Amino acid sequence: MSAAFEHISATVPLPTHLRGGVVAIGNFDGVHRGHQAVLERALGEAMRRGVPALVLTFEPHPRKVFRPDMPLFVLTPPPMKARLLSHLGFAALVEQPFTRAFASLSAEAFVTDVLETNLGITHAVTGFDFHFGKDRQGGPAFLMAAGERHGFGVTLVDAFRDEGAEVVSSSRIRALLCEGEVAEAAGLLGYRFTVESEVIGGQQLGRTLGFPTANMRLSPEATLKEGIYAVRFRRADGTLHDGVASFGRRPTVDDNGAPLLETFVFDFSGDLYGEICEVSFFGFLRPEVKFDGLDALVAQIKRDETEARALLAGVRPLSQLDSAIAF
Ligand SMILES: Cc1cc2nc3c(=O)[nH]c(=O)nc-3n(C[C@H](O)[C@H](O)[C@H](O)COP(=O)(O)O)c2cc1C
Ligand SMILES: Nc1ncnc2c1ncn2[C@@H]1O[C@H](COP(=O)(O)OP(=O)(O)O)[C@@H](O)[C@H]1O
Repeated sequence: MSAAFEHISATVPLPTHLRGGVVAIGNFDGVHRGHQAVLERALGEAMRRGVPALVLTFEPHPRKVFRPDMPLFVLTPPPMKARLLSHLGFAALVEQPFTRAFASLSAEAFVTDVLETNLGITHAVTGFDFHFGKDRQGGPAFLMAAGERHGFGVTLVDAFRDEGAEVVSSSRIRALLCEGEVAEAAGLLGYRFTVESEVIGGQQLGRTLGFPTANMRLSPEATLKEGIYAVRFRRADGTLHDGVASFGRRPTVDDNGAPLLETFVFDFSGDLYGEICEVSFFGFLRPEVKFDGLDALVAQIKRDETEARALLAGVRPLSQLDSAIAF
């Protein structure tokens, strides 16, 4: 990981040291194995040319602008996306604010204003199906022709398929997470699904039960299946702890709770309030249950702990990226 990773706006010309680069263009929500195929090509092209490797992305996700009525489970909010891209070896994440006005720019104006003027690219890499500009008028053929006119090269990368020959997509991963299938999701992501959020206060009941829990709120659109998971917990200082987490509404102690992610961090004591921490999901243990009293809840949490410890003792990194995030 490069310490100098930059997260900057595409609306003003890039600083000189980032101009002339190879840019991977797309939303890359999830930074999954299909995205990684595109990203690796961009890194390779940049390395070959000795120029910076950049990612140009759109924020918020265009689907939120075109379909504001449809909630979208964003797999990698900007800070998480930046962390993953930094681990992969990029110099910068360049963010184009995605507004109605930006969406109505012609494909040619996008090339001239953003790629040429603001980014000063020498090469673009995109997926085979990337479209851009008003009414999606610019496709792969347009980008190739625009490259010839404006003097930059273009690489198009084919759809990446998993071992079962199915195309890897963010929507497939969202559907798996919705079913609690975090191990299958990790297979498509190439790393364990990870959320990042601030630790907030709760009812302070956990400590009296012998199971203090670091509470985090996920975005309301995060339709991860509610239930109990074996997790890794990463503190702001980078230290990792195994743990067991409940994502749910605490029916035993709360009548109408909003979904909260609560992690009991193993072999740890200390104050986590206000810290931005990460939780990586390794396995789904069980759905949440309304217990008949706290004794039954505590007895079950003890069994959950045993199960999570056993599961986590046997895990191996799926990739270098997985190692950097959750090992
Ligand atoms: C591993 C684990 C499993 C849990 N399972 C359940 C459950 O099945 N049902 C439930 O109502 N609450 C469950 N909880 C949530 C607890 O009720 C909650 O953490 C406890 O009330 C402490 O709340 P506090 O953080 O607000 O103090 C679970 C918590 C953990 C850490
Ligand atoms: N092993 C641990 N796992 C999780 N949190 C811990 C642990 N040890 C201490 N803490 C601290 O205790 C807090 C959780 O205690 P708890 O009684 O459940 O309070 P709350 O209801 O505010 O979450 C955490 O936010 C953290 O600051």
